[in-house]
Amino acid sequence: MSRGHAFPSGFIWGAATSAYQVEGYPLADGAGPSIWHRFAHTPGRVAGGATGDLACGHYHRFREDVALMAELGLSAYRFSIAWGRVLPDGRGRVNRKGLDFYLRLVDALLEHDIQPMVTLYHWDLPAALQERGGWLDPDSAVWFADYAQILFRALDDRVQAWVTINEPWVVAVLGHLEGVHAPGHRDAREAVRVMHHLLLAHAEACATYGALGRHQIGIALNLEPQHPASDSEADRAAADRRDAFINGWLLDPLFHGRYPEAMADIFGSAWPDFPSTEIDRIRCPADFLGVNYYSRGWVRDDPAVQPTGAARIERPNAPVTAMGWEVYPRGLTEILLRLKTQYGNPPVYITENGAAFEDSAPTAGRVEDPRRVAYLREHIGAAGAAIQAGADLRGYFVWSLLDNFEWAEGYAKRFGLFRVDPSDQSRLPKASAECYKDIIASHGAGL
Ligand SMILES: N#[N+]C[C@@H]1[C@@H](O)[C@H](O)[C@@H](O)[C@@H]2O[C@H]12
Repeated sequence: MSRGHAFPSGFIWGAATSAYQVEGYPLADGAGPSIWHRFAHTPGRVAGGATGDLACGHYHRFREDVALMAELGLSAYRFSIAWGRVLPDGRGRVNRKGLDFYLRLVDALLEHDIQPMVTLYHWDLPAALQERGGWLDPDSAVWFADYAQILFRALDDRVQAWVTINEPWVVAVLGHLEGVHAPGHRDAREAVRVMHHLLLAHAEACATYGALGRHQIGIALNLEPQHPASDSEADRAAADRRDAFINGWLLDPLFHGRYPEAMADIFGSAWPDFPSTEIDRIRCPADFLGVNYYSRGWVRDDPAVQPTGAARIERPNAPVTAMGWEVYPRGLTEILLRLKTQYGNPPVYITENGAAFEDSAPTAGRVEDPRRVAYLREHIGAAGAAIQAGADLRGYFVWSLLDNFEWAEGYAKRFGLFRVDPSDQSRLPKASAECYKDIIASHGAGL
């Protein structure tokens, strides 16, 4: 890992959140329910029966949180817009109060010289659209483009970076194949069509933005290197299958205008013959790629694991986070350089990077989180190494600003730079917040 490099001038230092995970009050001011509101209120779906009903109370506390961001010295804040706040039925009537919340949030950020990066979709599809078929409906791309256009027109004078969809892979696989995320479906035929429609939705939003936008638009992908657990041909082949399943399934259509051939082998008869005209449309001229990086896969051949026949296993004695993910900063450098060598070296933002650990109890008004401090320093250093090797990396966003609703894990997994006390939603700085503030102030020098 490189030492002593500084990040290029203009490099963006940010933090990220998403609407359902931090805002709370999901039905306030005329908002319509999302699939995550419905899913979290379904018994047995979320650990401890937790919901986003209160979350971090960001909907009412956003000015307090913007002040925390300013104290850190953030130059940008990535957040998502809850589709159902703006369009309670997912289409048609605009809920002015819902839109006004985001206008106020953006203006508060700009008052503190913090650039908003807005994610249009971070998993909280309006329930009314799910009732029409959700992302399985071919019209979903049009629904999304129409929603996006409303936001572009309302905010593009103040928002200079847009992310269409956050982690389509999670939506398709966890939501429609494994059923552990909303809407809780378990159907391979559905999952592959949902992924295709999500990519079409991204392309339609890019096209819409190209016609009226003045800044930049991209997509945020969870990317993860896959390494074989042994030198055996079986494990190497398994790692290749899991690489196609997690990385190539998205990168290849977006950048090369084709799906990996391995997808038909992985999904068999569930994999349709998608129209080439649609795949051509998916290869869209987005301005940047968002990379959400957390870990790598350590992969062993295992026919019992569907649909890839490849098991992600724990590497013996490897350091892991509270999510069970290996701490592997070199994987970030590897992913960024792979984008350089295999996908045309696109402008990239690390739109999420961070870790959950079993934080200690607060003492003297602060939480000591040495493992998160080490994680951030190592991964930002790994990002710097990629820049030195020629990656076109433009910015870095920590996941997350606040401890928040960690989807099916509820509030048990804490990723925040600030601890949020569930009893009163008070914010308390962690040592990692101080560490990140220093990294920003020194522009990453010395990592
Ligand atoms: N798990 N985990 C943490 C984090 C999740 O909280 C975000 O919402 C997702 O975009 C991505 O999965 C990463």
